[in-house]
Amino acid sequence: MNKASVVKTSERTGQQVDPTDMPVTTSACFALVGTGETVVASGCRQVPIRAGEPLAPQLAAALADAGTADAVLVGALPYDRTQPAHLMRPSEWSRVPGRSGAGVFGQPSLVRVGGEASQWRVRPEPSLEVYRAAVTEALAHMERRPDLRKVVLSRALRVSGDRPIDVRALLGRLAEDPAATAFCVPLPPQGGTGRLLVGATPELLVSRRGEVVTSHPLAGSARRSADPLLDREAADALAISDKDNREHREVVTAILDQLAPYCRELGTPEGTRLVATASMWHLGTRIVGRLRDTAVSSLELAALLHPTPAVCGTPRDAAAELISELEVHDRGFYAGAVGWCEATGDGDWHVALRCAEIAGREARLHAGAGIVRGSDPVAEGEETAAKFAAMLRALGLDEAIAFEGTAA
Ligand SMILES: C=C(O[C@H]1C=CC=C(C(=O)O)[C@@H]1O)C(=O)O
Repeated sequence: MNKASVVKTSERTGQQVDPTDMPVTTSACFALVGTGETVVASGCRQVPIRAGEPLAPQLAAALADAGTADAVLVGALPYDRTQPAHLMRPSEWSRVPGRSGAGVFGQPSLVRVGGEASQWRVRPEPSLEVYRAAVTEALAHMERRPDLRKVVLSRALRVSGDRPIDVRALLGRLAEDPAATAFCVPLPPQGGTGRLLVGATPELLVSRRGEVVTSHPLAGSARRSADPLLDREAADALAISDKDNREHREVVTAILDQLAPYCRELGTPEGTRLVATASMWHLGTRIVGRLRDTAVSSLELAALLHPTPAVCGTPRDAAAELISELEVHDRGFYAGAVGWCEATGDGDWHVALRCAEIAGREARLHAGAGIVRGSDPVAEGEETAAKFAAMLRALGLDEAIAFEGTAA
């Protein structure tokens, strides 16, 4: 195996890099186009990870096996923590400051690059009506079980075009939103078909640089408007919404509680703020800590925190059980995490949101919404529809289709 080529941000000047100067790989298989840096990896080989067994020794073995101090693992954690992580060791990777979309991304090895589809078939899974009924059911469960404070329910849209989806173009368009981290991660093939998880997430699960650990949970949402006045109104209403603030606090509290034993300092220096993507407003709180022991890697921290109440609920096990009862589709890697982890343990893991699993002409999009007491099933259905907008627009589809309630 070739020695990995690594360009570390911290060793650079920190200035933005002209995309044309960036190391272009011809068969990129993994890309994260982040708010401050771009990570591209190629020549990815799957690393076997056994679910249900401690992650730390498995990671250490995988990284040691690479035979170089520069080794890195890239990949994805599925939503279901009983399923194995999908990790890969690339033969080459680069991490450079700045943001570049399709420019750094060579032809993905797993997916044929097609043109733009002119005809799409769209199938909601489930229909909006069935989703609303599931929200009503979740609220009824919460009445019966006072300890169940939050559950995140999702739905999917299956879209198929008349030609293979052009993943490079898709990633380029997703990377146009500076508030999101666009990503493309190869998934284990299913039935001989290559699959990719492609999306643009605004939510950082965890990042580690030396002893500094950061998380930026989001929860509580409002759809953005093209009208500046309505947009401001939506943001102001979100900022003071009791329901959304309760929904948000569940996530922040859970992450603080889980990180606390690992940190000698931990806090939320900026408090809760509004975060804007191109299509959504969210409540967000940056959490920053200093680790007691840097032996714990970014990937172990990600596996510890995942799934947070931004994608599952509180208490975690009860929420997960209700999700498996009420959701008809398999979340797969949606609501999991995507990222990278170096041999030093440094790395970034993002919550896999606003994404689609892509296989040839087919894309399966997912979106969810946090349900707490006081949630309105109709509003929560609309929130999921609004969250589909980023992917639908990037695919060239009319985002209005996500609001249609008819069953396929
Ligand atoms: C579960 C999703 O979003 C999460 C992240 C931000 C806001 C959320 C909310 O307001 O419900 C969700 O917790 C999704 O986009 O599918």
